[in-house]
Amino acid sequence: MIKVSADQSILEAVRLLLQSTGRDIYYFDEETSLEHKVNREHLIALVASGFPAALSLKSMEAITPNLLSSTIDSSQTSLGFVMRWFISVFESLHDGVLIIDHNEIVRYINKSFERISGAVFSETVGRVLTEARPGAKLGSAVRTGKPLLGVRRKFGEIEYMTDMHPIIINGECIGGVTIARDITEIQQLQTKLSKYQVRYNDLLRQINKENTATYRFADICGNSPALHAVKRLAEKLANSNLPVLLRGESGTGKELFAHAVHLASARHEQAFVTVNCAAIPGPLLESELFGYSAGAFSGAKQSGKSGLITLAHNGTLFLDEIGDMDIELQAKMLRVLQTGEVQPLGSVNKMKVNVRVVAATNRNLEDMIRIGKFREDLFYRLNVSQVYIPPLRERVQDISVMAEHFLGQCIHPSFGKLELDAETLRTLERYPWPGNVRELENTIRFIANITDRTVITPDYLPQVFFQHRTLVQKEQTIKPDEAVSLKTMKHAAEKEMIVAALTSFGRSVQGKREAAKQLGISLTTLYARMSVLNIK
Ligand SMILES: Nc1ncnc2c1ncn2[C@@H]1O[C@H](COP(=O)(O)OP(=O)(O)OP(=O)(O)O)[C@@H](O)[C@H]1O
Repeated sequence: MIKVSADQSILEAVRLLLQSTGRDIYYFDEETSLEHKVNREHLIALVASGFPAALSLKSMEAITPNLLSSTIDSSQTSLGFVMRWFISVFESLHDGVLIIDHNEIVRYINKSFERISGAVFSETVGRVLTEARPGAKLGSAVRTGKPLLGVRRKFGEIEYMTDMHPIIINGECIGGVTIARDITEIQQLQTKLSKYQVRYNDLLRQINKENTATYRFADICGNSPALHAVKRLAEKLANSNLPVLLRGESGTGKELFAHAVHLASARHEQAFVTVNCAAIPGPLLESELFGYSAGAFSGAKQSGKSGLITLAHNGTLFLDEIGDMDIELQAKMLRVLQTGEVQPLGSVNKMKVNVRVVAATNRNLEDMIRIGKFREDLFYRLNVSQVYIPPLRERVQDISVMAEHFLGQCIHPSFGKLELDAETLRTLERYPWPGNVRELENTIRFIANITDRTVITPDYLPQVFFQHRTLVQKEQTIKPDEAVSLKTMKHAAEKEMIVAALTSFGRSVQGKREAAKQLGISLTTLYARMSVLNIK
């Protein structure tokens, strides 16, 4: 029969402590200057085996191999030794410990308990618990024999969580132990985290708002059989997960189609991220697309940056003007399409992404492949599902529908809804529209702004229409051997218009952008025409 002593209740407290904290305890042996990880199983076995009669030297050896052999010579000294040993373990714990006996008198509190709860050792130990600490619940755990877990308490700025256990030996409850864990830091981190979560959600909302598609197939107007056929094909492709390559001259509506494909696909609720490959210089485009890890290059943000491909995860990545992408970057983009993985610049880690690519170009990619400016493998990967949007001059039936559509968007402050007369419509239908729908849209806006009547006549059309009319008239009277000079004349007229626009808006990038807008062509086309026509 083992005599139950108060010391033994502390041993039981150790067992509970070790069980509930689940932490490792290390013992530093000064003689050998070695650190030993205290084997929890041995400690528990030692306590459970009864004390001191059944003290197993073998299990103690696992804890203090050198000390044991020199210090323990009788069971009484070993009791004192083990007690001191455990008390020093308690004192080094970060968690607070309070122990009461079966009379609910506080037998022990450690330093951490003083710090966490504000209790003072000399005013607490030796007193009945509820007198020393009114409101304490450990007594009820002792009386019922049932633990009370996760009780939250506060002392000043410190928030702590307590677990209360009865100490039961041989079926008899001989006291109780409270383990108090300081959770202030966790609470503060949680508050910070919820603030970040709110900020993160705001940013995510903003990102998704900025990266949403706006045009549906229903918004693409036009009545020509050619446009209907293109819409039908694009609608079918939208339902697949295939990449889509939109081709056609500048201003034909490729971007509109990219939006519509996304919105008609299963990904319509996810991000639609647009990247204009012509507008961003090569190295910058790479970091925008792929992102970079912290400190990947000088000037990189300390926190690193996630790329647009990752931003489009589960959604659609629209690569506008893909023909202008650097050949090296094309290789990287192809790898993303093949592996579904992204490796940010400067990072060794790859991330899995699920992105559908829709690309667009007005360039002749086949020619570019021939001169080594576009990768054949990327071309074949994208071109499988090609959608070609014919130029406006090849779908004359769309002109009146679109003109009405754009005119309907311009309500004049004095004349309200405007109309085009038959002659004006005919003139629009005869014009070749080098800037396609964009040019038509701008023309209608121009007319709506300068008109001083409800029904618009051809006199309100921009100058370019008269130049065109003169050219056509000349063309009709021209003899075959004069054809060469006709081309020269066309070029001269075009050059004159471009120079005039550049003179009005200036030759800065912004000026060129404005000039391109006025001419109804994209900035890329403007640059291309300037180069062909030798405009400096
Ligand atoms: N079928 C259409 N219905 C209504 N608006 C259209 C249609 N096609 C084009 N547009 C309008 O014409 C303008 C040019 O279209 P978009 O930007 O989609 O052309 P794009 O082919 O992508 O040009 P670029 O190659 O220069 O980027 C836009 O303002 C667009 O809204």
